[in-house]
Amino acid sequence: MSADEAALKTCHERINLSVAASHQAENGPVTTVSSKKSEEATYAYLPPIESTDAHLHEFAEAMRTVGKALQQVAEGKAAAQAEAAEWKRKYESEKAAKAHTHHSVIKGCSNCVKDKLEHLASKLTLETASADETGCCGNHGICSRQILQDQCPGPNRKSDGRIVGRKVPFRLSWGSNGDKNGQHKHDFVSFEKGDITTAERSNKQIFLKWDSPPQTVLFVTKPNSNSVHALCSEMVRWLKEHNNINIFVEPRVSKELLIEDSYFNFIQTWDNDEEMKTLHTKVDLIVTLGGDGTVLWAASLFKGPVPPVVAFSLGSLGFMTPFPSEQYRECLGNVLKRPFAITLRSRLHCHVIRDAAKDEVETGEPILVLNEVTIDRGMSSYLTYLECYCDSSFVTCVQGDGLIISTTSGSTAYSLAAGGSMVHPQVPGILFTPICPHSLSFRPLILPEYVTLRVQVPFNSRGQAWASFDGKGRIQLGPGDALICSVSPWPLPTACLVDSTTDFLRSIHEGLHWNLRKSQALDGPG
Ligand SMILES: NC(=O)c1ccc[n+]([C@@H]2O[C@H](COP(=O)([O-])OP(=O)(O)OC[C@H]3O[C@@H](n4cnc5c(N)ncnc54)[C@H](O)[C@@H]3O)[C@@H](O)[C@H]2O)c1
Ligand SMILES: Nc1ncnc2c1ncn2[C@@H]1O[C@H](COP(=O)(O)OP(=O)(O)OP(=O)(O)O)[C@@H](O)[C@H]1O
Repeated sequence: MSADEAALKTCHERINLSVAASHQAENGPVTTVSSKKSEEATYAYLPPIESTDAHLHEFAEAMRTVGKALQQVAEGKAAAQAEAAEWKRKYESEKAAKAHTHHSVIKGCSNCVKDKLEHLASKLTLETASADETGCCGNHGICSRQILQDQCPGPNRKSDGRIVGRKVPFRLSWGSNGDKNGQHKHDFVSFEKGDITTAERSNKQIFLKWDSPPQTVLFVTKPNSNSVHALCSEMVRWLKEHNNINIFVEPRVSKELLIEDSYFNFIQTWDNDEEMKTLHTKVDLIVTLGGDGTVLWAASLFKGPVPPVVAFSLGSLGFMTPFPSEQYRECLGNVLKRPFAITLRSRLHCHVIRDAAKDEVETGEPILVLNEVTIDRGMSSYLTYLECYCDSSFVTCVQGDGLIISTTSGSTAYSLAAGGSMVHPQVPGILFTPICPHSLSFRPLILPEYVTLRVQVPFNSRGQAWASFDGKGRIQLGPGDALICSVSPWPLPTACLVDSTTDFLRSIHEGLHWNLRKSQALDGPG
């Protein structure tokens, strides 16, 4: 072996050692090496080569560069780790000191996320986000976790004597869109030493646990189905006899059950819309018997808060109906007595502002949808022409068959058929999906849940526009009319068979046969 070959072999071995050192920096404690040392160490990889072969020189230079880079990585990691350990130590001691001295001041703000999560985990109760009663975000309109400050003011002196400028602490605030409650998310970001960090990725699955056994169940059932009617009367009897539950049913079902048997005299119903509006104050739980359409119908009965829904599957698809009706005793028994996972399905609050009434704040009753609001061309053979705005920003003009503004629950319904993505129902967003757009580049959008969308029919629109809400209640929009949509504060809580994610994946696998493909045989080319 020549001297040069031996030098190259040594260099190769040292590079291997350097790789090992960089792994060590990643996985365990290491000592830091000064940068001068690093230069020397790198040069020691490969002493000057005596050969006149240009390729050998080039190769040796490349080896030196690789060796140097690896050495620097190892040193950088070691230094970063030491610095991180130092910050952690300082953070812990400052946190302890602050907790002691500023306890009363920060009572409302500090660790509000952690407190809420712990509260949720320990109590397993369902709560709606609201402004913190202790004053967090209330007075100053700003919510943050405690901002740590160094104990001694003045510039920072490093161990090598250099003086470095101190980072300026800051707070982030959320625009509240004029909402006095300033309802915003506490768990987005934590602020420590002016560094922006997203909150810990805790399990966001929500559980519902009754404080005392539920008393009243409302049944919502698909009409004109003998199997649904038979199951409804059987379940009502079982709930009354085994659990002494009060039962509410729709007026139509009440008549049907009373005709069937006077035994059902205990059943309650409502006579008018005013009584229906108070249902949420009386009903602990809703049971639906039917398909997704029945869940949509049940949601439409509640213009405000909705009790949790247990949806039994008696339809063909059942995206939102995870419970098998044959096992209703076991399923209902569990839901009545044990904590259960729920999915909070957001709804869209929609209202139409007529051009004729543009000076009024709102016209007509707002409509809440669980799937989507659709604006289409109705019977018109012309393109719809719609101007769309997101808050005060112009989004686009829709020219095509129409537009679907969908919730994430509705993402697997009409929006999916129009080319929109399937979105997990717990993702906070609004889908903006065109229907047959007459433009190659009009891809569907997903917007954040806090925006307000406005769809305006311009005065120069040739065609008509029709709005429909969860596939129902079609109304015509004339030139100058606008549809306003935003996420409602009243979601539909649906009980999960397992949990939100498992149920969602099961429904796209079983309901849509998503990405079902036979596996390739082994005996092919390759
Ligand atoms: N081209 C289409 O796919 C199309 C057209 C019109 C309406 N729809 C959907 O139908 C809904 C109304 O449902 P309906 O039962 O009253 O009418 P429907 O009886 O006509 O049933 C429509 C179908 O959509 C399914 N569906 C409803 N909501 C769903 C969801 N969130 N995820 C997956 N599938 C869902 C239902 O199971 C049913 O199979 C509308 O909200 C709209 O989303 C779809
Ligand atoms: N309680 C109710 N009152 C009036 N209409 C209802 C009620 N429940 C469901 N509907 C309507 O009946 C229709 C069919 O209901 P649903 O989708 O639940 O059954 P399905 O069509 O058999 O199910 P799938 O669509 O899964 O096959 C829907 O359009 C829905 O709006």
